[in-house]
Amino acid sequence: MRKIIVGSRRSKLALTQTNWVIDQLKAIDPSYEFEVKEIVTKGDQILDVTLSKVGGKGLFVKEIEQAMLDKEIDMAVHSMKDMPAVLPEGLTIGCIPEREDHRDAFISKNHVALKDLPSGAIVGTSSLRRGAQILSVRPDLEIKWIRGNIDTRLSKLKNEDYDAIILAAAGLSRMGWTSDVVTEFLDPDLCLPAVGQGALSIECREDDEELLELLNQFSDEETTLTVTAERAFLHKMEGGCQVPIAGYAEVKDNGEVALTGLVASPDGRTIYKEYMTGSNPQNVGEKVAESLTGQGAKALIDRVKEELDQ
Ligand SMILES: NCc1[nH]cc(CCC(=O)O)c1CC(=O)O
Repeated sequence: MRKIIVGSRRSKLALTQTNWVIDQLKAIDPSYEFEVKEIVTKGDQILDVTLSKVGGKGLFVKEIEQAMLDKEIDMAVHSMKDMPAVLPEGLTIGCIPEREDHRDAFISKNHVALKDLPSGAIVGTSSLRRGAQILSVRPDLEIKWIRGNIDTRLSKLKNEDYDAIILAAAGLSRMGWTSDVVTEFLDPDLCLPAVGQGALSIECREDDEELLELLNQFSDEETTLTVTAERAFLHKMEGGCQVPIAGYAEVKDNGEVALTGLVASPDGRTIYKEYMTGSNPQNVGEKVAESLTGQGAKALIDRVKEELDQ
């Protein structure tokens, strides 16, 4: 009997997700054994700097990917939105399971709604994407950077100088914390989610056929289609996470993929947004990126990157 070693970050959310996936895989095929191996990533160590300044997404997955290439682990469960657009040679996304809630959750002191926050109120987020979209509807609010795991952020809201914070609904719900803490769920029209938000990515070596066969049975078709469109868009925009980028797709009744993509300036004053549908998710993603590029989004991305480099 093969034992599959699963690498995981040490955060509560990562371990919860990893153990949930293991339980599902065991139910699909009880003939495998699993062992979790915890790995500390750079992203977990550097907690006091804005993520976009220290290299972004890759920080949470790099060490885990190296361990997979070195065969210290066989697979890993990542939050899809933490995955860079391109994977290292030799690794692949073995499957994308069904997406959890895709929305952002607004959590405020005393449950004051976003539209009712007083002018000058402080909203904590470390996401340029969330900051820009909040500022575009409420330019009178102040965005203050906040870092740390979900539980750390919730306690910072309670104990520090924040009036509200924004977290992914999926993370909260996986930890079992939804309705009692959330003030309101933000509709994608108001705050378009991050590419892949709420979805998981199970990564493994591309030549591990036995594991790939198991993972294939845990794949969700609709999530795979929509996330493929979102990631094609992200890849084509080449924004990294220094620039507010958002993308969210759904499958329509006729089977087509409908993708909304967004690029914004960090202050939320400039917003480029595009919606397109089509039967090929890769194409839809690229088309949305091309359209936004035509509108000026690429120039905006280059400008923001240049400012950061100085
Ligand atoms: N940026 C960190 C991160 N990466 C994945 C999630 C959980 C939600 C998800 O799976 O999309 C979170 C927390 C958050 O954004 O609040």
